[in-house]
Amino acid sequence: MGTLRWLTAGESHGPALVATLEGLPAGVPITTAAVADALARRRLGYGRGARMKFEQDQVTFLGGVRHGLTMGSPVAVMVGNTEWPKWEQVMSADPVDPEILGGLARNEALTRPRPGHADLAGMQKYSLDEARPILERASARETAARVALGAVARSYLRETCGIELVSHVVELGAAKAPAGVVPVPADEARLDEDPVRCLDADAAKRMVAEIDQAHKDGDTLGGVVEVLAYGVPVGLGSHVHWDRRLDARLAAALMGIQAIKGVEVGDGFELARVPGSKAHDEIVPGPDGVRRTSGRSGGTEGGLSTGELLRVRAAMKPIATVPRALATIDVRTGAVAKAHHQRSDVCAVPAAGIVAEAMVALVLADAVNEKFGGDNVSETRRNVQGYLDHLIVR
Ligand SMILES: Cc1cc2nc3c(=O)[nH]c(=O)nc-3n(C[C@H](O)[C@H](O)[C@H](O)COP(=O)(O)O)c2cc1C
Ligand SMILES: C=C(O[C@@H]1CC(C(=O)O)=C[C@@H](OP(=O)(O)O)[C@H]1O)C(=O)O
Repeated sequence: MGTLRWLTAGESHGPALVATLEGLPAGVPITTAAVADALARRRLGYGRGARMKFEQDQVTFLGGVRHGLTMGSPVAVMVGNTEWPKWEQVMSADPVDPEILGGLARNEALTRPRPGHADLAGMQKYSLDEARPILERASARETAARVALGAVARSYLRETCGIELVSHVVELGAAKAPAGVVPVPADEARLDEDPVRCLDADAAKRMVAEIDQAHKDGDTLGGVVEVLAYGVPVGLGSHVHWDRRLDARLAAALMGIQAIKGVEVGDGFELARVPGSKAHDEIVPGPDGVRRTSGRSGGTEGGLSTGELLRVRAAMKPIATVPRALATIDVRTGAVAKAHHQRSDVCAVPAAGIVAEAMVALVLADAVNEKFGGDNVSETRRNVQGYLDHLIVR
C-alpha cells in the first residue's frame, strides 16, 4: 500500500534466494554481518530438521548499500544455498541430459502430494504431474529472503523512530506461556538462547517436551508467536480506507507467512468474548502526555497506530510433512497412497517468530516511509520530530 516495494525470488533448492527492497532513503546502516546474524536467528529453534544444521545462508549485497549505509537506490541481497552443489542438476535452469537426471534419486517424481502443503492444489493449478516445481517455491526456505530484508527494515525503523521489535513463542502444541509474559527488546538475547524462544522457563520446558513427544510419535506441531513493537509513533496507517489500515496490513503480512492460519491484533479473539467495559483501553492524562490504562487493542485503533505498544500474534499450523505420513493418492495412477516424506522439521514455530518479526518490520517501515518520507534518514528523523513536536493532543 505504502511507498516501499519489495520482492523475493528463488527456490528452496536453487542456487540462491534474492530479495529487493525499493524506496528506502539513504543513510540506513546495514552490513552483511547484520543480515547474517538475522538469518542465523531464523535457523534456531528446537524441532527444526537436519537441513538447518548442515546448510548455511551465504549473504551477499548486490546493490543499494555502500560502506555500511544504504544509498537510496534499490537494495538487492542474495542468500546463497550452500546445499546447491547437491541440487545442481535437479534444479538446473538449463536442460539436463535425461540419462543423468534419470539416475538421480533426488530427482524422483514426487507424485504423492502431502495434505497441508501446496503440492496438490499447485499441481492442479499449474498443470504439473509432480510436486517438485510447486514445493520448491512453496517452501518456507523463501522466508530467509524476507528475514534479510527485515534486517534492513528494522535498522530503518530504529534510525528514524527508535522503534524496536521483539518476538516470542506463546504457545506450542498444547503448551502455553502464562498470560502477561511480555518481553522487552532487551530480552532478545535471552529469548534467542532458549530452544523454543519462550521467556517463561517452565512453559519452555513443556514446549520442548511437546516436541520430543511429537518426534517420538512421528508427528508434527504448530503454535502461536507474538511480535511486539516498542516506540511506534501515533498515526501510522489510516482509518480512511481498508487497505491503508495498519492492522489490515499487519494481518495480511503475517498471514502471508507459510503455514500461518490465524492472526490476532492485541487481545484479538478474546475481545469478542468480553463486554466493551473490559475490551478497550481507557484514556488518561499523564506527565508525558495521554496514556492508556491497558494494552488490549494491541496498539491500533481505527487502523491507526495509537502510540502504545504494538502487539500482534500469528498462529502456525503443524508442519505438513508428517513423518507418519497422511493419506493421499498417487496422482499418476489415482491409487490410494501415503504422502511422500523426506527429512523435515517437526516444529518450526520459533523460526516463524523471527519471520513474523521481519514481516512486521517491513509493514512498519512501509508505514513510516509513507508518513514521514525523506531521502536521507536525517531528513526522515527531522520529519518524525517535527510531527511529534506539533501533535495536537499530547
Ligand atoms: C519457518 C518455517 C519452516 C517450515 N518448515 C517446514 C518443513 O520442514 N516441512 C514442511 O512440510 N512444512 C514446513 N513449513 C510449512 C510449509 O511451508 C507450509 O505448510 C506450506 O507452505 C503450506 O502452508 P500454507 O497452507 O500456509 O500455504 C515451514 C514453515 C515455516 C514458516
Ligand atoms: C530450508 C528451510 O526450511 C525448509 C522449509 C520446508 C517447507 O516445506 O516449508 C521444508 C524443509 O526443507 P527440506 O524439505 O529441503 O528439508 C525445511 O528445511 C529454511 O527455513 O531455510
